[in-house]
Order: sequence, then structure tokens, then C-alpha cells
Amino acid sequence: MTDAVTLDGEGPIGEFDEKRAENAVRELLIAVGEDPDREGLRETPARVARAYREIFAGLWQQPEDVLTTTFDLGHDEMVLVKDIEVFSTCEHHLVPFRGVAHVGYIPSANGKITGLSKLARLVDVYARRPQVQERLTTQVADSLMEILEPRGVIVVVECEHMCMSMRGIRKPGAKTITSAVRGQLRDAATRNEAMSLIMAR
Ligand SMILES: Nc1nc2c(ncn2[C@@H]2O[C@H](COP(=O)(O)OP(=O)(O)OP(=O)(O)O)[C@@H](O)[C@H]2O)c(=O)[nH]1
Ligand SMILES: [Zn+2]
Repeated sequence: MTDAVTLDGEGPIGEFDEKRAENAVRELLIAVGEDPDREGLRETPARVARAYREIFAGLWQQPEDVLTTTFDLGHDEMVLVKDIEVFSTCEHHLVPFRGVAHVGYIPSANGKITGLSKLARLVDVYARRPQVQERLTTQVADSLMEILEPRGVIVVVECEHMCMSMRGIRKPGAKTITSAVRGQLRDAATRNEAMSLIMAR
């Protein structure tokens, strides 16, 4: 865990205050017309506060905390991990959005690569924050570029937003697809190769 960063969407601006979260949930229950002291709800504020600690755990992590293991394998061709499960929280409505992320990169000329699981961990660092899908996508791409110094990166995220399914416009099944492409993966041929691997089922 590293220190707080205060840029918009870049990290926490204070400590996680579980008691405060608990009080806020209690207030919210009262505000919507519920009785937080009834049997079934008595433990709910504390439970929700603990759940938020987990759901927003990425606020307390930085990409360099998870992209720790790097090896020089001399492999300088594309590495792509697809269908990484994403659970995140829309910062507009504080309801979930979920789907998959595909993360690929072309290692630096000296073949500096990271463990495959680290790419999924990196997605989690940014997904476990109040988010918008576009920022999640660019943060994963930019942090990979910065830390691994690869020749290129591609990140594609496909999610369904509960704020569009269970409320508001109510269009369950609508998928939002965002991508961020950096370096050599901007070249049409390389990008097409990555996209065909991503799209292949
Ligand atoms: N670009 C982007 N928009 C998002 C994301 N998650 C939710 N939104 C949108 O954020 C917008 C917020 O719009 P507002 O008009 O302020 O809120 P609202 O009245 O609740 O909007 P509706 O959802 O249309 O009912 C909505 O259009 C959401 O669909 C995201 O990850 N990226
Ligand atoms: Zn939303």
C-alpha cells in the first residue's frame, strides 16, 4: 500500500473510515424510509461498511504494488490475457458495472515482461475504485506503459452497467466497449492482430 494521491480518480484523499461509512449507511436507510433498528437491518450498516472497504480496496493500492514481478525472458512478441473478469462501481450512481477486460502488450526490446496474473491484479487495482469505464481503461494502459516500458499496449473493456439496467434507461444487456491503445499497437496491422485474438471465441 502506498501513500494517497489526490488527482481526480487517482487515489484516496483520506483514510478509510469504517465508522463513518457505517453511520452514513444508517442515515441512508433512514432517508429512504427504512428502520435501521429492525432485526434484519441491525447489522447492515457495519456489514456494508466492511463490504465497501473491499469494493474500494483499489483506492489504497497503486499499480507498482502489483506489477512487482518482472522478468527478462527475451520474449518480445505480443502477450495478451483476455476475458479478465471485471467488477467495478460506477462513480455516478455507486452501483456495479461488470464484464471483462482484455490486456495485451508488446514487451520492450529487451523482453521485460510481468507475470500473467499481475495483469489481472492491475485491472483490479483500478476497478476497485469509484470509476467510469473510460478511466479504468486508460489507467490500466498508461500504468502498464509506465512500469513495463513495453513497445505497445492494448486494453479493451466490455461491461454492462447496472445504472443502465436496473434503473434510469433500463436497458439490460447493453454493453459498453472502451479501448486504449498505446505505442506500436496503434499500427493497423498489429492492432488488427490483437483485436482478432480478442474477438476470437
Ligand atoms: N461515460 C460514462 N458514462 C457513464 C459511466 N457510468 C455511468 N455513466 C453515465 O453517467 C451519466 C450520468 O448522467 P446524469 O444525467 O448526471 O445522471 P442520471 O440523471 O442518473 O442519468 P440517467 O442514467 O440517464 O438516468 C449517465 O448517462 C450514465 O449512463 C461510465 O463508465 N462512463
Ligand atoms: Zn452509473
